[in-house]
Amino acid sequence: MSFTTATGPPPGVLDEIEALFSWNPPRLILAPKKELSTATCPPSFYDKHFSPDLVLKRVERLPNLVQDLASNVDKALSAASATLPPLKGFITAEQRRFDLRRIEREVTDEKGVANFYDKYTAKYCSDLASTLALHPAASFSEWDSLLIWTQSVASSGYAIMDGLLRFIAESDEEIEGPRAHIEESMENAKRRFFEEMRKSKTPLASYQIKSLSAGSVEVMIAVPNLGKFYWTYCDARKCHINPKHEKSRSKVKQVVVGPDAQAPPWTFPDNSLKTSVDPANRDREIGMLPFASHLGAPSASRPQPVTKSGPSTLPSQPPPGPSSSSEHESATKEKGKKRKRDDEVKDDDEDEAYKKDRHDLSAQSLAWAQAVRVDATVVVLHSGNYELVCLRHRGSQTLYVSDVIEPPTCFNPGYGKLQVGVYIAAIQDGMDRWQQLSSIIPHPKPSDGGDLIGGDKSQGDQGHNRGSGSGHKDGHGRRGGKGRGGRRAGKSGSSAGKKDPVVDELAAIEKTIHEANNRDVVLLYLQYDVYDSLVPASFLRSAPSLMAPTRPTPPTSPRATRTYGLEECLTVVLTSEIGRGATGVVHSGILKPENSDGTSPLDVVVKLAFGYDQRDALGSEYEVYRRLKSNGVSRGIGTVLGFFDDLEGAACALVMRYAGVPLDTEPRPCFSKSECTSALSTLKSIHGAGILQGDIRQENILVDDLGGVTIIDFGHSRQCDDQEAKDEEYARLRHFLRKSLTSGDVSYLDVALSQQETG
Ligand SMILES: Nc1ncnc2c1ncn2[C@@H]1O[C@H](COP(=O)(O)OP(=O)(O)OP(=O)(O)O)[C@@H](O)[C@H]1O
Repeated sequence: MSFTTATGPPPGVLDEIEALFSWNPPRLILAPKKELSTATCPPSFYDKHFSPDLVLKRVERLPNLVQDLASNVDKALSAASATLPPLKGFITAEQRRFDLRRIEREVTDEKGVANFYDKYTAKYCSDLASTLALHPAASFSEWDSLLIWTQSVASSGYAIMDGLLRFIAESDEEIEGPRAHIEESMENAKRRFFEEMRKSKTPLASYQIKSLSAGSVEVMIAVPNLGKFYWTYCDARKCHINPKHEKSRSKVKQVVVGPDAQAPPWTFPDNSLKTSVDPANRDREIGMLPFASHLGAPSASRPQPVTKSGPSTLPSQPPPGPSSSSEHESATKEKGKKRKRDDEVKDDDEDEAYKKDRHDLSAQSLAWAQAVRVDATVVVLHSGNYELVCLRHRGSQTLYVSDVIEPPTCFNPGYGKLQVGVYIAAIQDGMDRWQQLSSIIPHPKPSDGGDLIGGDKSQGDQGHNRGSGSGHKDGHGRRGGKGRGGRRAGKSGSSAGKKDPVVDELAAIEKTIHEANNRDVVLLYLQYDVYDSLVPASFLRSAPSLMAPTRPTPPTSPRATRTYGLEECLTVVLTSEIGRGATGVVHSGILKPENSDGTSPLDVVVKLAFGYDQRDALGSEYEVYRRLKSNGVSRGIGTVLGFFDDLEGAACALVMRYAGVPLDTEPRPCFSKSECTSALSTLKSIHGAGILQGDIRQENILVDDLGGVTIIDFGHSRQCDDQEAKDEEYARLRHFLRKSLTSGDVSYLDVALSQQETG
């Protein structure tokens, strides 16, 4: 039954909402202690191994943020006011007054501050925010919240997060209970968003809580004015070879940069910061989207500082300089109470780095690291009597920070309204980005990527940054090898001529490889983790094809003006990242020539190079493949399908056929003794072509499903006449191959090799 009347919300509801809007918590008092702690957390081991794509580069004031959040609440309220529930379940002003009598205002540390926020602010504000943002039509129901503010934070072992806002976990009771009715009242898209986010427990906003002493007004005022931010990287002497550090770096590698909201409930100073694609312009932008933006690379444009001050906040002041910043410095010093977040923090090398660091307060306080890890946009820095609301802008790696808010005294908006605004905005931002990630590519559709394109995105990575998680890959992001791309057919013993599906598949693969070598445009889509390309990045062949060397390469200038038909295009859908090396980022994916009968999807690997050095190195690697090809070496080395340049000039790509997993994969891949001798003769023929591979390691020896061995990675190769160096390289390869053979096979190999040498 609905309590809603045609003329407006049930009696008293709007008055109670107004009262909550102007609610302010009492001022907290610092409990007298022998020694006041101004300590704050140093950058954690994890933070110091961030890749340059993830680190914070700027901190900017955003004085209009508080007002934007408040007017967003007004909008949500006016849209929902006709269907609001009756007062039942609403925490009224009367109840809050009652609570006030029992409130303990004296707090000792940040735990006390966090408890206070949880017990009062979060409890009072979440029902209203949840109703306005998610289920405004649940008019038959009582007031309830699908949001929870919790201090139970999964990623505390890395970046320190003291609290987070997320959706409430599913419970058995709710199946028939009032929450089920609430869910039924939700719009479809909101319900799907809610269900996916609650399943993954993805945080909507993250909180950094400071004690009253560490988060004093001087410290808080300094934060929005930090400006250019110098991230603290690990400077331990042996970082690059220390396995502990490597472990941390590999964790960071798994974090990927998602999209920013396209229509956020706040205004940034410069709209050009938006890196997302406007769906209305999608067709126009096909083929012209800078590839870097797919990967969340920083936008070239920089935000303009805004100087206007909000009415209910403290004015900001210039940041204290390094030597005069007594508050900042004292807060950054570790005074005995060093927080050991995980075993790694004990590393001696780090202590030195902590002492040198000047930004540890801000790096931690601004909670950029935790926002990066959990993919939150809204980050709240709260120290009881002061607060900063911060927004993470991924595209420009900027943190926008409100002016300092004083919870006990702020007005227009009052603290209640501001917090409702923060929660609503966090939900809207989450929804916007979720929609971007789950949107289906309308045109042109990537060719048959099978379930990789249309798969259930809700099953994505739930550990950290939200992702679509589609594709078949093992724990290393490598493709599982079950027949796709002709590995099953490739080594089949079936006789030609018969109508045999295996032979058909083999023929289709040969045709795909042939077509791939004769097409000039790669339409590259990203379909993994948080990536779900709306439009492809276009790459143009920029060096002669290996298998069709006499075909002219497309003109280099003016590249973008030439129109290419689909019959000239290859679609490549990247489905996982395999690894990063000196020459670039290696992805696995699926290639399909557009408009082509008789071809089949082919498993490929795409090595993407970004900076000048990487691109140069990748170009040289391709030249080595060309030289090998022209010397008749093609068996046993990577099958290269082409070298392409991004139209925007931001990246280049080496596209190769997928060749299996490295030799050092556990369990060790199996291959036969004859594959072993053939790999060794491949290396001999490489040497015969005057080239030293230069980097024979287990990682560069790949074994496919059927035991085929392929040598890859000619990024370190060079022309070489030095027979000793070649012999040494040959011995290395033989050593690694022998390690994978049984003892019987090893003796066979030795005999076979000595026969080869003598014969
Ligand atoms: N054709 C391929 N098929 C399957 N996996 C591949 C292929 N090419 C590369 N890889 C995977 O990508 C990893 C890195 O590739 P590669 O060694 O060519 O990159 P790199 O940038 O030169 O690395 P490094 O700097 O370590 O030499 C390989 O160890 C392998 O796991």
